[in-house]
Amino acid sequence: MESGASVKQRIARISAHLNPPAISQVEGSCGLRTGNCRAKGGSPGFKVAILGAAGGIGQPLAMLMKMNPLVSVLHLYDVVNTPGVTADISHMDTGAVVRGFLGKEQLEDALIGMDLVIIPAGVPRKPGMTRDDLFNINAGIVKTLCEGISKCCPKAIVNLISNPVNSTVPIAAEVFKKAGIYDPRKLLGVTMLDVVRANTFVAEVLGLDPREVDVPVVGGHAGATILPLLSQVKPPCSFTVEETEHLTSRIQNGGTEVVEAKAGAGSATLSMAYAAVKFADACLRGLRGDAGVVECAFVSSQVTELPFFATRVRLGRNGIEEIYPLGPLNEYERAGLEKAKKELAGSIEKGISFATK
Ligand SMILES: NC(=O)C1=CN([C@@H]2O[C@H](COP(=O)(O)OP(=O)(O)OC[C@H]3O[C@@H](n4cnc5c(N)ncnc54)[C@H](O)[C@@H]3O)[C@@H](O)[C@H]2O)C=CC1
Ligand SMILES: O=C([O-])CC(=O)C(=O)O
Repeated sequence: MESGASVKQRIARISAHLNPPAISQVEGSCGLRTGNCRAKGGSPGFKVAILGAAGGIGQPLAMLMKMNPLVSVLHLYDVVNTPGVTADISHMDTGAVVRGFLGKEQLEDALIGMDLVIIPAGVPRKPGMTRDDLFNINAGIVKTLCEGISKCCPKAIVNLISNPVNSTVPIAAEVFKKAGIYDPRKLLGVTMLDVVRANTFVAEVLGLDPREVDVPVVGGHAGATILPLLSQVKPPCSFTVEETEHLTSRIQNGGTEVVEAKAGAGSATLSMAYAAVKFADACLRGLRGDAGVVECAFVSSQVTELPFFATRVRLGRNGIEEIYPLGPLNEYERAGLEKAKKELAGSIEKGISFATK
């Protein structure tokens, strides 16, 4: 049981977070401390934390979130290097207040009061590895971070990026269930990069501007579980058998294409930061009450017999407001779906048994 003193300390910490100072916690070198500045308080908007903020995805993601006008407070947490990243990003002349948090003793402070928590913490692939090869390290990292979320911001929307997403999302769900705070509407595995790649590659084949193309990508986020629905592309179009096979394979192997090109220096970071911000912005627009915000994500679902599945979801004030069915599939997609479900079932089970053992 917590002592009266520690309860008081926690209340003081919470109230400090509800009334944030208007500028970065990193003290300037000019001699005028932040506490002495005339700033009145943060701009209206949402409070967002990035866990793993000093990493290859975390840094550009932090920069892009600092540019997002919907963000009023941006917390950057990592086990290394956050003072430098925070000092750097806090000099950008955009509205969000930036604060840095370093090491697990500062995890709770990083999380208190957050509306949205984005998690790119964990190790990336090297050539020859599958995303599942990351499970042994990343499962434990995600579990610990989600325990912190359960305690400090149980109502926050969580965007989970750490791989293998097909297993880390079920792990997060089990942690939240165990803490008694699980709301399936608020836990979203980020598969946006698959959609971003699909839009780009399809636009290339069709000779269109990628911004005009919308490809639903369902299933999960690894190899055969990534299932682009080319029969549902907007604007409506058709593909030859060769085009369908080329596009499906390139979208499913987009991550590996980058891992191999980086030759041991990690996996997609810049396109992922772009995709993560696109997705986080959609979540924030939903929270604000915007109508018609729809994106693909890996979520708790009844669309198939599996407990988690990626499909198009409508985002709103409570997170996921509606999960859309798969829609009509052609024969090629139906075969892909069966293959995807088989692989997904094992990855989901692996995550659940890790978190419940
Ligand atoms: N969902 C998706 O579409 C994608 C997912 N990923 C995944 O994102 C993850 C991160 O990738 P990168 O940023 O390239 O890796 P990275 O190694 O460059 O950065 C990861 C960061 O996580 C931090 N970290 C490690 N343990 C931590 C902990 N316990 N608490 C907080 N931070 C911790 C590290 O210090 C590091 O700064 C990987 O698992 C990767 O596979 C990558 C691309 C796309
Ligand atoms: O391929 C990886 O390991 C990283 C990832 O998830 C992606 O780029 O889609």
